[in-house]
Amino acid sequence: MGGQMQQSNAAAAAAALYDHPGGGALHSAGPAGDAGDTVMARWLQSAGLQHLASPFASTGIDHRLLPNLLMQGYGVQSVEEKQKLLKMLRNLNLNGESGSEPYTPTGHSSGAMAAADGFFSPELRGELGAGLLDLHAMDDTELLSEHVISEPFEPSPFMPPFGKGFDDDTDAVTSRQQRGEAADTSIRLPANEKEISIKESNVAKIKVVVRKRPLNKKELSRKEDDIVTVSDKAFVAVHEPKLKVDLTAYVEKHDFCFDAVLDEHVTNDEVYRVTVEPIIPTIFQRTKATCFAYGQTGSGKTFTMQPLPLRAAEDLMRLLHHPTYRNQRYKLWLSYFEIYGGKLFDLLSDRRKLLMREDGRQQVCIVGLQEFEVSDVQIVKEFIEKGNAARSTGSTGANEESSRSHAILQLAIKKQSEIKESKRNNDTNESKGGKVVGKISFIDLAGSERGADTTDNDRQTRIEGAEINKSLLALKECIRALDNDQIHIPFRGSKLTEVLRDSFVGNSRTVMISCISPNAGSCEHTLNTLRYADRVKSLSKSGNSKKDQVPGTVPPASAKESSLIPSLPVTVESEDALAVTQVMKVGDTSRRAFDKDAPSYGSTVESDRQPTTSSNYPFSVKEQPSSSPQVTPSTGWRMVG
Ligand SMILES: Nc1ncnc2c1ncn2[C@@H]1O[C@H](COP(=O)(O)OP(=O)(O)OP(=O)(O)O)[C@@H](O)[C@H]1O
Repeated sequence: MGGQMQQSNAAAAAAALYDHPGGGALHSAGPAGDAGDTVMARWLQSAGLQHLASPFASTGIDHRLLPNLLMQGYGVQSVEEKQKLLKMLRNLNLNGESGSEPYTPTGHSSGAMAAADGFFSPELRGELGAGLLDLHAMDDTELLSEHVISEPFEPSPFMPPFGKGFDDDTDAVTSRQQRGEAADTSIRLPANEKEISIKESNVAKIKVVVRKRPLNKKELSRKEDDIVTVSDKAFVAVHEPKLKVDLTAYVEKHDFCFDAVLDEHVTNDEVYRVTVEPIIPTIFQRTKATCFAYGQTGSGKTFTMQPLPLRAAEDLMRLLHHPTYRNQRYKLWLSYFEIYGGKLFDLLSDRRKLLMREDGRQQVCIVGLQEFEVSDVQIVKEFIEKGNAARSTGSTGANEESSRSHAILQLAIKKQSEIKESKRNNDTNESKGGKVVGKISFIDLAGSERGADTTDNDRQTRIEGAEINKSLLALKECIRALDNDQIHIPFRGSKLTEVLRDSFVGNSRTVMISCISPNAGSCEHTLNTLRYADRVKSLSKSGNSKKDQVPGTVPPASAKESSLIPSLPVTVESEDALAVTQVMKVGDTSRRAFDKDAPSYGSTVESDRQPTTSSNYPFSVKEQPSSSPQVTPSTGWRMVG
């Protein structure tokens, strides 16, 4: 068995589910086979592939061979099915090896498999290697610490049928939210703070979610086609209308896979549940979380982002009153500012211009940013409305302006100090609130196409476009640098990345919501957005692999930082100490040069990474069989069900 697990290909991993010490026939039969049928069927069903299970079940083919047979094409009808299957098999594979490697049955195989509960028996876990059945330890669940992984959308398809299933939970949460009921029970508190701190990694953890908006009235009146299809809550396909040189029309299909893809019917409540709700408890565990919306103007970034802080504040306040934290002197603080034309403005203080500066510890802080303690959801709502109003009236054209600025709303949990703050620091503003325990930032990015908006005759518009270009490029370059394990992370490439820096290092959680328009006229922007998201997603993939280090060694992200910046506040204590003296800290401690060779935004599409298929038949794409996996493995959290 050990040898088999060293090979550890995906098929073998799946097959190992049917392995049990004790030996037995390759062709399973009887009760064990039935149990295998059930679990395999449930596994396939979780991705809508239940029809693949029945032919094998009825013909009595060994379950251990099933994953391999499936990947070889038995019963699999389409590329999409193959992709789904591949993704599921990859999720079983701890070592990230190909899921299409041949499976070699071992002599230890057994038909005497226990009932479903047996999958979780200690000896079986031991046999299979840590984590094979422990989906909490798997690559694409790493974003969450254990207490959060038990959130409703996380259960594995292999979970034995005790308690409620995923679908039940989802329905319950959704219907509760639709009824406007309290969400207290959905926020699971960590059982043990220490345990969580130990498990938290210094490697950035990212979840990439795509949201498709419905066709709007204008698009409908123009009879524009909806060219975006969403399937199984994780896959999105863009059907790009194209013309050959001989003017024959055809459709090129671009397939993507993300942690979650939300279609046009998904409510804002559900967006919150999938994106932000799971990370709320981690804010109390010294986590810096960031949720940002990316996409072209009019794709739904503001529509998506605006309800999130209020819901988050609601849940944070609920946790503040939870017995675990009630007596900790924790308070919730709110600030709201904007990056517009490369300058910072306080949206809660009459658009007062703010300065970002580095202090003696090479920590970036925003001087003068007003923070407000909030203890009531209604007050939070008023602040958000005030900030939104300041944002949209800040320049001549309201919508224009919102699409040209990055708006950043932060909710911070601070531990109130017993010592008079003014004694600690001369700057009363900077000492406000106490030590930062954790925070979550909501960032409504400028319209992504604005960066390419360099042809505008208006000088101001061109400058703004260039600034947006710079910040979105810098964001991408930071991600690329982290992805490539580069020593120099160009956080200082823009104000935006300086602010976002702590989203990518340290104890962080990042959720990117890529908003896309469904109409044919937006196809190019939609593809650019999805390619950008795909790039961000790969950061998580690399990050996860960094976790497989020998215990005791410094994770690469941390090593990079600490080698360059001895004063980086990697420990809670030093971080807290710094937080006392600053209103908002974004720890860009690097002296790194921005990568000047970086290609300009809009021309940096990794088209080679982009899986495409093409057809001569508009909207009935004949899919080309692919010899290699077309979908990059799922990263971050998984959306199941
Ligand atoms: N999922 C959705 N369901 C229904 N309407 C939506 C959805 N997403 C966006 N809309 C509508 O589409 C329009 C544009 O959305 P929004 O203003 O959020 O775009 P944006 O990406 O923030 O644009 P900008 O970058 O210009 O600020 C709005 O009228 C909004 O109500």
